[in-house]
Amino acid sequence: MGAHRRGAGPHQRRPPGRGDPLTPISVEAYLGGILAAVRPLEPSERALADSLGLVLTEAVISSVDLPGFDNSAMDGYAVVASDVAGASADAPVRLPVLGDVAAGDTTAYDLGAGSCRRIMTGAPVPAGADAVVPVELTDGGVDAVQVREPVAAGNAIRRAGEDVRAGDLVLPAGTRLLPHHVAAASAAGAATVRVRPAPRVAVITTGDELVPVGEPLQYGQIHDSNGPMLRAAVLASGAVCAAVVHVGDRDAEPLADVVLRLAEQADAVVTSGGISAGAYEPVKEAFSSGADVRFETVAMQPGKPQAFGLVGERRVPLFGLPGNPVSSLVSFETFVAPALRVMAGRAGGPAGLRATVTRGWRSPANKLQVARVVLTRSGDDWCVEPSGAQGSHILGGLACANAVALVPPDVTQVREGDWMDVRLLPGEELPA
Ligand SMILES: Nc1nc2c(c(=O)[nH]1)N[C@H]1C(S)=C(S)[C@@H](COP(=O)(O)OP(=O)(O)OC[C@H]3O[C@@H](n4cnc5c(N)ncnc54)[C@H](O)[C@@H]3O)O[C@H]1N2
Ligand code: MOO
Repeated sequence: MGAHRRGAGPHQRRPPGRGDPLTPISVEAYLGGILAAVRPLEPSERALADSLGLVLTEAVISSVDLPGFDNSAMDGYAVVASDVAGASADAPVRLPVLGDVAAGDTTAYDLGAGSCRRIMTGAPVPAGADAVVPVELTDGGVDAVQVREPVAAGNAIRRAGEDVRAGDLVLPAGTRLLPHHVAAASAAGAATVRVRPAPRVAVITTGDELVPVGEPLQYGQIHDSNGPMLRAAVLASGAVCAAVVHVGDRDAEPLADVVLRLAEQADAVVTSGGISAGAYEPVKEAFSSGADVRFETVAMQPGKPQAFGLVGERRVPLFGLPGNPVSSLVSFETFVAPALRVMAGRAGGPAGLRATVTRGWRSPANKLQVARVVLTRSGDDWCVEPSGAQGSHILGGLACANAVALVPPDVTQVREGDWMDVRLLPGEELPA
């Protein structure tokens, strides 16, 4: 990195028991520590319309019957079924039409034998009527109608309460609100729901070589791609991006102060870069001397250096991700996204699948390799091959990938024909 200001001096080795950063920790153990430290966010009442993707902490109970009244399932004529029992094409039954009942008509009509009303789908069935004759079985008359076929009592009537009764459970606590849940909750009269909020995540990039995209580069400089990438990853995970800031060594506000300031507003802070073994490692310099943040070597490739802790008065999780772009994204998906799910009260995780390797690759010993791959469909099977070079800086290859393959630590050579556990990259869809 091109930093110019030194931190507080050489980094001290961490005391035993707080994690020796030189001894790799497994992905499972490191993630386990994070998940044990984070807590679901406090729920609040909010408009159902603004709650897509959020998790209910209270069940939705219907305040109404569904349907709320007997109503017609078809456009046709509300009749007394016995009136049309003898109807046929050769001998249609003629009934006078007393008028229309449209959906939304709030008049409570009565119907006696020997008459009918034209009725529309969703309109309340007049008291006394016990069936609806679809318009297709009639001549469609307005003042009088010829019915050409009989219908059974109850035909094309949706009964009050046949779906849901007032007081029934519509959605249990724990439901993550998706469009179909929103439909049921709306119909049941739930204008507001009690949900856990989406975590608000602040992103901080570090490194004096970084220039915002859109600005010209000088020799030695690169565009800040982790800031936009991590913001996108936050959004793709269903969380809210509270801020994306870059902190350089020449900035007036020291990194630790920026982290603590953002930790007052955000539910999590994610930093990129500055945690490894170099002379200028701003995140390490800001936090390694305290007890709040642990710096670890994780047995994962990419994503070896990691930092995590709870910071500020609100004890907000701080994720120190490595700066290499591929490492940063893989680290986000492996450690940050699961933690955000816990904070949002979500129980599940991304769908994984198994795929056959069509072209092999090498994998480092004793590390979980999160290999970037191209996932394709082959008949009923899934196939993967590497998306290109696997270096942690290879953004072109990352952009060609749509998935990652998880190569276990004991595998050093992935061979054609092997089965691999595969996870789609955030936001990717299964290929056609
Ligand atoms: N002597 C050692 N050197 C390194 C080790 C090691 O164990 N010993 N680990 C390597 C590994 S693995 C990784 S990963 C990186 C992690 O380093 P940092 O997290 O401290 O990240 P930086 O040094 O700040 O940057 C690394 C790399 O990524 C580029 N970068 C940083 N931020 C951004 C950004 N926002 N957008 C795009 N690119 C970014 C930066 O320019 C560097 O090239 O350390 C290795 N070194
Ligand atoms: O861990 Mo680094 O992420 O291998 O590049």
